Amino acid sequence: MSEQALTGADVLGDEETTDPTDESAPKKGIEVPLGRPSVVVSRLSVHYRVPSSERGGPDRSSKVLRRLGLARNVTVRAVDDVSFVARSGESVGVVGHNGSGKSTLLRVMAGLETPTRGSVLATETPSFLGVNAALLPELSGMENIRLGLLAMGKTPAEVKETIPEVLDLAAIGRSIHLPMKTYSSGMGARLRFSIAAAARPHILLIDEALATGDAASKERGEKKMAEIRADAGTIFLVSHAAQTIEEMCTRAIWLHEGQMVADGPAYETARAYRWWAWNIAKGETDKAAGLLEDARARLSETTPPRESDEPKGRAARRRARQGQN
Ligand SMILES: Nc1ncnc2c1ncn2[C@@H]1O[C@H](COP(=O)(O)OP(=O)(O)OP(=O)(O)O)[C@@H](O)[C@H]1O
Repeated sequence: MSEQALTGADVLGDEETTDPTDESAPKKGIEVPLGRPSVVVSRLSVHYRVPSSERGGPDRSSKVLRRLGLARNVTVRAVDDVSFVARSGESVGVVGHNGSGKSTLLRVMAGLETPTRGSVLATETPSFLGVNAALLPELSGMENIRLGLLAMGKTPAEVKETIPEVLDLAAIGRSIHLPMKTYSSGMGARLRFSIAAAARPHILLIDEALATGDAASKERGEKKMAEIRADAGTIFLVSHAAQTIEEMCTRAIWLHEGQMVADGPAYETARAYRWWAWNIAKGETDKAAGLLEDARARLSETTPPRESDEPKGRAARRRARQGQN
């Protein structure tokens, strides 16, 4: 049965198309000295094989559909040969359009998913704060704080001690006693971030949680992130909103169709990504393709050549095959 290789979907989020011509001075973020490597991602790939029978629609086993070529398996390259080293003191933003592999990368780093190839080495198990972090909508915010802190390994005495810090950071007033299902998405995101940050992880992975916050909560969030970094921590923040990454991170990685196309200072990388997204949104696909190539070229200039772990002939053939797909 033939296989078809797919990459991520070409759908853009709203915030990534904010005007990239705004030339206001880059925000530097809170400076924290960099320490030793805390996360080493090496040649990481996550490929999903989706059998035709799982893609919905009519009975895919039908001989007629097979003859029409509609019963093919699909391989989705969610993350494709991604390598980088992150150090303590860094906050690394991950940008990219919908389906570019951002969440998959974080899930693998958190140990929630097994890679197809490659490895992630970390000084300790990263703490993952996803959009749907396991808080219970029927319980009040306060009950969820207790639950969340216990789930993150705090003792009951430490939970009691930490609650004021979470309340202070979340700043949702008396609503803290209402069920979480009554919260706006921004309030829920703030509470999740506050719980995770107060647990003082050394490696914190945040998936979109801060994108919905208002300016004041972003400011508090940035300060808390700096505290974690200063305490020898490393933070990864996934967001479509390149502006959030510019404001809250020191470094950024741009993923496109599972591959890393840029890795550098947050301002430069997020700005390059916004230009690309802006051109895609305006239908300027040739210009966007050129910007993507420029970003790739800059990355290969700054990345030292890697020792291939495969014989040269096989590696070259594999690259050629990938180029054809
Ligand atoms: N369990 C799965 N099975 C098959 N394909 C998957 C699975 N999980 C993710 N994918 C695919 O992998 C690709 C990367 O998905 P991922 O969620 O990592 O992207 P993303 O950049 O986080 O997207 P978004 O910005 O929309 O959240 C997408 O094409 C997605 O459809």
